[in-house]
Amino acid sequence: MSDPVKLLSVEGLSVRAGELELVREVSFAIAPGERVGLIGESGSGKSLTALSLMGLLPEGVSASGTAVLGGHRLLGVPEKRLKGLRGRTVSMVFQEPMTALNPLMRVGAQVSEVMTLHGRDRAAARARTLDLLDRVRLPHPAQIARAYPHQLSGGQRQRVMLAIALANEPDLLICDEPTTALDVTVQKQMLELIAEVAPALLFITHDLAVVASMCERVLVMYGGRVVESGPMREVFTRPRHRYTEGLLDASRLTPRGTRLPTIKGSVPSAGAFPEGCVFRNRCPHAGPRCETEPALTGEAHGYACWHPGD
Ligand SMILES: Nc1ncnc2c1ncn2[C@@H]1O[C@H](COP(=O)(O)OP(=O)(O)OP(=O)(O)O)[C@@H](O)[C@H]1O
Repeated sequence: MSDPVKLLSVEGLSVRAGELELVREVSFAIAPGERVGLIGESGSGKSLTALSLMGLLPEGVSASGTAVLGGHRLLGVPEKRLKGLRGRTVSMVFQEPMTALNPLMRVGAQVSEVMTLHGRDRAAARARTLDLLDRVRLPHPAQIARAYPHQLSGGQRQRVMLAIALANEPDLLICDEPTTALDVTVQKQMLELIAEVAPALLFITHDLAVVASMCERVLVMYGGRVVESGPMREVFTRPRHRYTEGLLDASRLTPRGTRLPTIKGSVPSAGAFPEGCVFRNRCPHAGPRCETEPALTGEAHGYACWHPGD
């Protein structure tokens, strides 16, 4: 029986390539609807952790431990069973959409295909494709559906990937640096969209400001292990591990109490924002009721401020 308060439960996940242990005894859980950030420097094991859950580890790399998502075991199960779960129970959006999309197939057909593969009939899949393209805010969905991937911009392609990931209504969305290849404005729109549509989220990134703006909880990986985890605000304001402290020092996040930079061109509107909250104009809660507490702010993403009761 799965624990009703845990959507995903990972225990003792280790990943090996031969003798080499790349991910060591990683344990964490995600509750339904929860957004969890997975951060850590390059090579710390974030992607391998995610790929283990998808059953997509590269050749010669294997995972052990347990991972249960909505009552379904994800590790050590036959590929055929995993195929049934992938997309339907858990979906992933990768950094580079061009490698994930088929360059020779129209976008609409690629979105439809993931649904017909999971048993939906063609006509229903085609109709839902247009709804999905609309849901990820692609303009003129019918036109986009007829396009080939190279005819779309990077941001549009990543939205198509998100539509594909959502097509079979998964319980959990995993994103691995989904906006790294996009320019800053497009990045911000994409992040807002992901936060809005993800049923529950495991979000991998190097960017602490992104985690601060999107996630309720954070896991910090270092050398293949989770060295620290907890509510995002707690980890970012009172890090317990030296590595997390280092990450915070090196990041664009500014600890509470220090002088905050102001952004040129910002249009602060709500007087209720406290002094120094540089993102008041962009905060999703902006308005007279906002009681933003700028414990940390992230320069690029605009709304890394906390609201009592959030
Ligand atoms: N197929 C493989 N065979 C052997 N080692 C691998 C393989 N894939 C990844 N690794 C190693 O495993 C470690 C963890 O890799 P992983 O891709 O999970 O890191 P990451 O934290 O996601 O890094 P990045 O942020 O750069 O994507 C790295 O040292 C990497 O070199």
